[in-house]
Amino acid sequence: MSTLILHATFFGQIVIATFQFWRLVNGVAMPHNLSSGFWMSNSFMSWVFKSLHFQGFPKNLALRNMVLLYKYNSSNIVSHEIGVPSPPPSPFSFPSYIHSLFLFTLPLLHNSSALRSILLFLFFFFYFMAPALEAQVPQDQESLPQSNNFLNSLNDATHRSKVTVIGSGNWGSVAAKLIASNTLRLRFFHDEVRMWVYEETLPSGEKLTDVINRTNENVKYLPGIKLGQNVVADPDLENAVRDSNMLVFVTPHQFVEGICKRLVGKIREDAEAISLVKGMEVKMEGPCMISTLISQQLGINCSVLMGANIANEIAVEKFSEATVGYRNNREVAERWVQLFYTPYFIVTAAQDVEGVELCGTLKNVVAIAAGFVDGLEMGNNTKAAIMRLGLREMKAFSKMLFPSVKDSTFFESCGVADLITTCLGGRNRKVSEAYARNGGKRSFDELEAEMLQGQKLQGVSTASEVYEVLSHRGWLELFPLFSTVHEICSGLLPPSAIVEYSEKLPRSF
Ligand SMILES: NC(=O)C1=CN([C@@H]2O[C@H](COP(=O)(O)OP(=O)(O)OC[C@H]3O[C@@H](n4cnc5c(N)ncnc54)[C@H](O)[C@@H]3O)[C@@H](O)[C@H]2O)C=CC1
Ligand SMILES: O=C(CO)COP(=O)(O)O
Repeated sequence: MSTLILHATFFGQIVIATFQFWRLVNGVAMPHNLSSGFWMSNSFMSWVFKSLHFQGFPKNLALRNMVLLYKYNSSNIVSHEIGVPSPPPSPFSFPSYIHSLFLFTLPLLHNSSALRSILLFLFFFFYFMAPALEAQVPQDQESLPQSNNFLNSLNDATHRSKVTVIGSGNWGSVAAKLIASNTLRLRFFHDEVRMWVYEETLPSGEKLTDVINRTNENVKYLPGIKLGQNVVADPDLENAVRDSNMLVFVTPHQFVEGICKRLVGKIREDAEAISLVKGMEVKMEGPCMISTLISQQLGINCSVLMGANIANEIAVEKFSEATVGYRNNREVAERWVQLFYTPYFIVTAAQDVEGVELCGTLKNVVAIAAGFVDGLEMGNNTKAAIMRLGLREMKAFSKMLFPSVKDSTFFESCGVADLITTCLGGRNRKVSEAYARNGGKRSFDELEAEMLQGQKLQGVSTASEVYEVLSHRGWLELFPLFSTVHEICSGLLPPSAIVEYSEKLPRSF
């Protein structure tokens, strides 16, 4: 019996090692679950093998080997779960695999010196070559999180997901570019990415959609950047979503409800949505996040993607991070991560839709405050103080609205990182700086039209929406920064009031 197990073990190890070597040489990324299974079985088989046949072999060493492989394996699983790249090739991965194989099979072959020499040669070859081969595996494929869904759809062209980007402003165009680079590369997405364009006529008399399709550039909202030949601009909303099961919403928040109304009954039943929109609506019943609005109006699940993502920087492929917020289904979150993830755009997932979305929404109000500080030339310390107080109000407001919001979310890209980048380099900051410089005499609408040429601010209307919630719930005194920003934007207070509010600062959070 033990001989049978021995031979089965030996045979199994050869099959696995051959497969591993083949995939490394051919640059084939191994589906993660399969890889885990192989590692586990290898450790187990080695252990059985050792226990049965090498009585003199120190068992605790065998166990240690197993534990190391298991540790490597589990760190890999954890990192895949949250959507971060695999750790770099581990000393316990490929070489130790071959190492254990040869270490424990060589004595078995002691009668055949020729075979032993060949095996020894292979052992050293694998041992020294493996790290180099491992490095050749395309990292962007290997490091992507993979799920069973992914495994199922990998070889099934009929189930390829089709993506439509609803919106084509500054961030909408960059999102389409990111997505288009991935749909070309990953076989489980259709190559083509539809991008719905709110049609307008350019000064040249041409339609924006025609120019985007002719030049592959959004000349109005993202000039100078090629979107990818597989991006197709479409001015017909219904046509743009007809065949798609992955809908990416990325318009200014004030337009989302109108768009959803037009989409009712027009989308696929199996559609999933993600919102990149930073903002909220206030209804009779109370505040309504944009992802909830989309879910309720269209009857579909909606995740969110937020982060420190100034679009023009990502357009030229400067490194940044983002957070996908998802509700229940991790596999859905992984699919969205796969759609956006590139080596320069690192996406992780957090199970906290409201937390992620509120971070992206509320930091725009703080950025307006930071712009006032810049316009009044109050310096860096004051700006840092405003950012800190703003973050504190963001957290308190989010948790009071949704007790499920997690503290950890504020440390993701969607939290403190987005707050910082928007307060340093965003459009909200820029226009509110101009507002303060003009002593509040020129309206935000006028400045927005002049400075942003069609792009939209979200912070001013969000400040007003937040103010409505605060007054309705009797929370105004708890949120002096948020309420002061709105009062300045609506002309009730001068911009200098931004640093006067702190006298009324509550001690409650
Ligand atoms: N631009 C950025 O750096 C980032 C923006 N975001 C968020 O993404 C969302 C979309 O912003 P952007 O793509 O930058 O847009 P944008 O502000 O650059 O452009 C405005 C867009 O709204 C469209 N539009 C105008 N009137 C419309 C109407 N009546 N109905 C529908 N669409 C209309 C315009 O055609 C244009 O595509 C916002 O919530 C923003 O906060 C998030 C991260 C970064
Ligand atoms: O959300 C943003 C960066 O993450 C962009 O902010 P602005 O709209 O202020 O440019």
